[in-house]
Amino acid sequence: MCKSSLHSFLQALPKCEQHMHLEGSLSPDLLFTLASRNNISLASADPAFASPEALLDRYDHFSSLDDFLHYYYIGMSCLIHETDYEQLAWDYFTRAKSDEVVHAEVFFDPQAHTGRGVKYETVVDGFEKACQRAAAELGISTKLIPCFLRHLPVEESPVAFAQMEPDLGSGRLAGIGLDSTEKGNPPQKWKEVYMVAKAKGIRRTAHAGEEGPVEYIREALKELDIERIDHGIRLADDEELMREVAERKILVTMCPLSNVRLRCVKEVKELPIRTFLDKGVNFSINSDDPAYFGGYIQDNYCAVQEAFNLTVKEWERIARAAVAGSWCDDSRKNALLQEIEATITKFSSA
Ligand SMILES: Nc1ncnc2[nH]cnc12
Ligand SMILES: [Zn+2]
Repeated sequence: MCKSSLHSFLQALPKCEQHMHLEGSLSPDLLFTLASRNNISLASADPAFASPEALLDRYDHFSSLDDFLHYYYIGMSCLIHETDYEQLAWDYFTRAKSDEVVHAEVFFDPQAHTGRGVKYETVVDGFEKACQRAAAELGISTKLIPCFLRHLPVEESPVAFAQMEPDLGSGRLAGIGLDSTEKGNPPQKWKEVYMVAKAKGIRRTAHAGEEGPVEYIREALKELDIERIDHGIRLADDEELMREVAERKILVTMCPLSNVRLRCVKEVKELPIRTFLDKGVNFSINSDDPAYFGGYIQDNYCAVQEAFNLTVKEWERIARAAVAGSWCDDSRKNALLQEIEATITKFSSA
């Protein structure tokens, strides 16, 4: 819980999440349940998979993005059936509801499943069922965003894109992303597939400037023509680029607890949140891989509040930027803004 007096306001504030990997919401408990149901033994892959407790303990000591990804990919290998994917996403949506998430745009990694022999449709059908339930039973609107894995040969991305394309065209998927090992995998390697997507009117985002340098952010903007920047913590290293991002109102989807766990920064205070507010950069606060990084979205909001002591007005700016940078339609955006304004009015007059 936040120590701050703004805690009850932050808890009640309707939230939009744009940076959460569904596979990163796989809790150790669900991981062991699925592994046992699907007769999968993970302890032979890494001794930390001995028990949920041992695994949680290991999650406290990630040394880098790649160190985390090692566990992330082994963990998700217990996902086999459509119901596994549905259960995973439903688990996340119910947890998100308790943090007042009202709109969630969630990533997933199709290649990490098809590469193990799981059918693409199994993954998307399972996630889509959970999304439909989230809308009907929890009032949470959702968008699904498949990512290309940048540790895989770029030559594999057109095959993955061909599988996604009908769903991107129909709106079942909202756009494309790029994730996994950043260092040594500059964004421009994915230029071709991103330009094909752009020509078809498909929305684009990419992880950039998480472990990688600010040049990767510049390159992702220029070569991939992305509409959002995922993480983007290195943006403050380049004043001119930061000005451009502010002017173009490009949303930076920040993930504070992730950045600390993966040692991109030593503490939340080091993140350029004050700089972004001062320079007019639009950003949102997100959980990235909440089951691995010790906190869901509300924990991330609290960590930012502890570190920067923001005002209600500044949180209003963050909440409004999150809505503006979302990929839902204008009528949903207006409804989200009204919910946010109602909460702010209630707390301002209390
Ligand atoms: N924080 C992160 N960075 C890059 N790829 C990821 N995949 C899941 N989480 C990620
Ligand atoms: Zn991420």
